[in-house]
Amino acid sequence: MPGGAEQQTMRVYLRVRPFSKEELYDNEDQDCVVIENSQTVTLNAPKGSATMKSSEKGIGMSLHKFSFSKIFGPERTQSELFEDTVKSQMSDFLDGKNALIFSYGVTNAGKTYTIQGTPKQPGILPRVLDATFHYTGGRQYEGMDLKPYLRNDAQYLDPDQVKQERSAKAAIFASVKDVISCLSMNLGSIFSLYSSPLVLASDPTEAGSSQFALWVAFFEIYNECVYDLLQPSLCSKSKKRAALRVCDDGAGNAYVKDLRWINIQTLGEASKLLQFGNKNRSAAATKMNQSSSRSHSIFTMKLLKIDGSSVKRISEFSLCDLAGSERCNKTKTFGERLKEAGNINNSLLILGKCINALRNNQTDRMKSSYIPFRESKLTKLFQAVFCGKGKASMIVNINQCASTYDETLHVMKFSAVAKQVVQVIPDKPLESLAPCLVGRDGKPLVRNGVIDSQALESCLSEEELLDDEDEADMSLLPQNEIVTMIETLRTKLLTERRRNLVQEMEIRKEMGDAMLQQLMESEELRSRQIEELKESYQEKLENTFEMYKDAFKEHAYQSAMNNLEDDYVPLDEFIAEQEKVEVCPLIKKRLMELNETLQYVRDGFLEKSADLETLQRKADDQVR
Ligand SMILES: Nc1ncnc2c1ncn2[C@@H]1O[C@H](COP(=O)(O)OP(=O)(O)OP(=O)(O)O)[C@@H](O)[C@H]1O
Repeated sequence: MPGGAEQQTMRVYLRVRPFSKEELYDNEDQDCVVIENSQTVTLNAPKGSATMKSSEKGIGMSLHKFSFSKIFGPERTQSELFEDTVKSQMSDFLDGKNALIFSYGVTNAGKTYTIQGTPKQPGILPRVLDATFHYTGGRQYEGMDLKPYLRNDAQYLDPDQVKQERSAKAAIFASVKDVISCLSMNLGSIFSLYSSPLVLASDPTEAGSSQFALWVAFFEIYNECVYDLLQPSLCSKSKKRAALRVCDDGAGNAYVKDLRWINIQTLGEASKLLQFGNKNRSAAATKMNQSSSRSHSIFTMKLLKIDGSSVKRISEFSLCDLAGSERCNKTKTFGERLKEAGNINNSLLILGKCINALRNNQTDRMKSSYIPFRESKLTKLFQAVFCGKGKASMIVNINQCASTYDETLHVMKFSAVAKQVVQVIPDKPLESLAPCLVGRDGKPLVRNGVIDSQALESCLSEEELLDDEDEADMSLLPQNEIVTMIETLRTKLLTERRRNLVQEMEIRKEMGDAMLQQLMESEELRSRQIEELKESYQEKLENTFEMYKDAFKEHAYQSAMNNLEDDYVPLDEFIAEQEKVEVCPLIKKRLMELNETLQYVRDGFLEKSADLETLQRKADDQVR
């Protein structure tokens, strides 16, 4: 661990939302979610769920236990959630560190309620804004001429640019009023009911004479495309909204190019921006026949600490309301919906893969597996935070409904992995992690954390940008340098490809020869072994045959000798026996005669007995 670095596992909180009346009416309450204590929850599979069916077949269990950093049951309020989850990240943000919170769960689980809340029950986002204004109160930088630039930098705006900023902001606010009046919605300010000020770890007096500027951006990622939710043109029905590029600032930090950053100075302004962004989001969703919950929405705040006219530090706080995490088979998967479901699942899958890889790399330091941050816009944008440039925490939202049990279990399993990720936050000030940009003359474009506008002038215009998606922002380099660079890279690529091809062929040939040699050697060895075996069996067979032959001979001789002894008769006995055999026919004849006589006598006796019995019966009849 580098000296002074802070290490902690990622905080993962669980929020269980209450049942709605309809859900209770539909018998959704089947005790599927049982909160054991403030950190443990048990999930019991209801009858008919896929989990229960599998467990009945002996695959898996019907009961699962999960632990979280903290569990918030249905009765816990928005303010309790904020106090126990976000406050520490909130003070980090005010102290110049980065923070990320994302809400995860299936559709209708309470993600938006947690992040944004309702006018009566403001969520985390309005509370973070409220706390920020409470902290910066009276020390707001009014100039609006210092604006966030790239991922970690700021730039000076000239008076014309400041004018443009002001009119863009005014246009947004004007259209919010219109939206509200045209929809006759009495939204009011979501902050008006939230009056209790926050007590923070950071001491506002510590900031001394510094001033603060808060800039916010609101965008969504839908079907792997980034859309600005603060673009006024979105309200127009005819215009197709433009997708923004995710670029690299040259120091490995991803940022959304051309994203609108609006400077806000009051809670009321923040409220209007949020309303405007939400309106844009649902308008775009309606136009595309999509539900807004099919996109990830991200609200980012950048706090610039300004001393005099230079930016001392910039911190970032992002709140990400992820799209519903349900899997393909549950969504209506045809055409656009299939693409949509695939993209949502893909970015959530990549998020899961990143979290898994981070966890694996941390548990087994010998093994350093690839973390696929760059495979989705979402993970690309938050890679820096996951890699230590800030703290990330996750709020898992679930409902308790029996009908969505299997999806809820899936969400819980995902969060169990996230909980094991260790974040190492370096003690180094964030400024030192910022990219060092240089102009055409080789001089740095950023001085004291602020972009030098004169040096910037000498750089290329927007038209000269390369249009490749997701590449480094080439506008930061002069054109001739880009052309030379491309040529050099092309030549290098060709040479490299040829070299690789030759190398591959050589390796293939070498491997083929080695395999053939090995095959031939093993074939030869095998035939030799077979030959040896044959010989040894032949010998054994012959020996055994000889052994049996000897034994058989011995046995035959012994038997002959025994028979000879048993059958021996002296000569005079033999002659006497011969004579006996000769008188034998006479005796046989005599015996047959005797037998015939005996049969005759027996028949006569049986006849007489029958007569006697008849006479006896007659005599008996006469007596009666
Ligand atoms: N903790 C809570 N207390 C009271 N009501 C809640 C709570 N959480 C959510 N709800 C209500 O439940 C419903 C669904 O919540 P929400 O819209 O926030 O879900 P979601 O997960 O954001 O859904 P989607 O992914 O579709 O946007 C809303 O009517 C919301 O007001």
